[in-house]
Amino acid sequence: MKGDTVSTAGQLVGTVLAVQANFYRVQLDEEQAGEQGSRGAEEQRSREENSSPTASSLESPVPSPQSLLCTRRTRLKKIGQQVMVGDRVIVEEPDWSGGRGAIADVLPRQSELDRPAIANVNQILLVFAVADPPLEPVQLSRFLIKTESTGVDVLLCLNKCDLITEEEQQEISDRLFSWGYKSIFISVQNNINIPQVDEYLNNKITVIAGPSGVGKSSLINMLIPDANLRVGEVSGKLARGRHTTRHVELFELPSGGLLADTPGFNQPDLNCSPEELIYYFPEARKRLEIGSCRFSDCLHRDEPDCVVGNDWERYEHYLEFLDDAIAYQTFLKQQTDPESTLKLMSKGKGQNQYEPKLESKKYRRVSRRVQVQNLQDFYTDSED
Ligand SMILES: Nc1nc2c(ncn2[C@@H]2O[C@H](COP(=O)(O)OP(=O)(O)OP(=O)(O)O)[C@@H](O)[C@H]2O)c(=O)[nH]1
Ligand SMILES: [Zn+2]
Repeated sequence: MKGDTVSTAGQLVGTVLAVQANFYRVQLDEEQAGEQGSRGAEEQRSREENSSPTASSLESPVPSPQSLLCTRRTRLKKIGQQVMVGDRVIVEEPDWSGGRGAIADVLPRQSELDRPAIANVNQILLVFAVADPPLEPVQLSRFLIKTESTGVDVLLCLNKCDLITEEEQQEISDRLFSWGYKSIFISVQNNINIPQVDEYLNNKITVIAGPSGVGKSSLINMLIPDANLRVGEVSGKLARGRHTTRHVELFELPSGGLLADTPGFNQPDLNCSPEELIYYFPEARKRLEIGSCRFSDCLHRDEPDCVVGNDWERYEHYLEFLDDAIAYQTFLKQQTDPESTLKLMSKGKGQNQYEPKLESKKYRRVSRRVQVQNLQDFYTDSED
């Protein structure tokens, strides 16, 4: 979470961990909290020992010297500058003894997920089980496509590897490699490769996703040993099944890094356009990088001189998702109000309306550099 392009020398910079009502819990960067907050930490501790717990549930359950409960400056409200979970912000007027502050500015976002609404996500940790529930290739494909469509990196973990043989693992691994993915086999139950996952999460903002029953809660509890404690002591924010609200929160990993949980869901919507779908299959994308189809509007369904072809394992998945994408596009065309369309869509499919879409709103199919540039332009415009 370093390497911001904007100079923040001499300023207090932090990351928004949670948003509730008009308050933002901001975790200050360590070195600053160390320098400027140590005195405050003392005061905060004695304050929390002496006072009755009137604090909002946003406050960290374990008093943390480097987090401040902040409001948003009026100037930001005036320019319509939203503050999201994951945002890097500049904090002014820290009141160390009161544990409060004010957000004066938001640094340019590197990425922005829609559902869950989190800025600056570095990767999506996709968890599937190799058995119990069985690994469903189409379902896995669907999650992978959804993840690809966000433009954020994916880390694919296959849990419950204790339930299959090494040969079976190798088979799955080879198969996924042909799809364009490296996978990590883990077992939360037998503590296999968990430290490796922990290392991948180091100093990054990660969102965990995957279907129900694959072991996401088990993994979170293993990575954040006090997660259970938080569940008991605060409002059960990490208790799965309580995700019927849109509440989003980043949890601190003991080894550094932030992790956000998403509600369990089985079939993410693939609301991308038919034309872009093919680019979310790495194995097909590779072919399009070195050649091109005869027709510029080729949908790769046996058109003449199509470079994508049909000799790849997930071609069937592609055709299935393409049908969905075409149906979705047709649906969109029938609608005039895009707002109502999206609502209707999720109801029409009979799906839980709180399903995360893991969708990046504006930045599909643009390189990260362009994304950042666009955002910077956007911010410059807003400031003027
Ligand atoms: N054999 C085996 N079982 C596991 C492992 N990890 C988790 N489980 C079991 O799998 C079941 C589901 O685990 P959860 O952690 O609740 O799964 P989840 O992904 O959080 O499920 P949702 O809350 O529905 O999204 C539990 O009974 C766990 O004990 C593992 O590595 N091996
Ligand atoms: Zn083609």
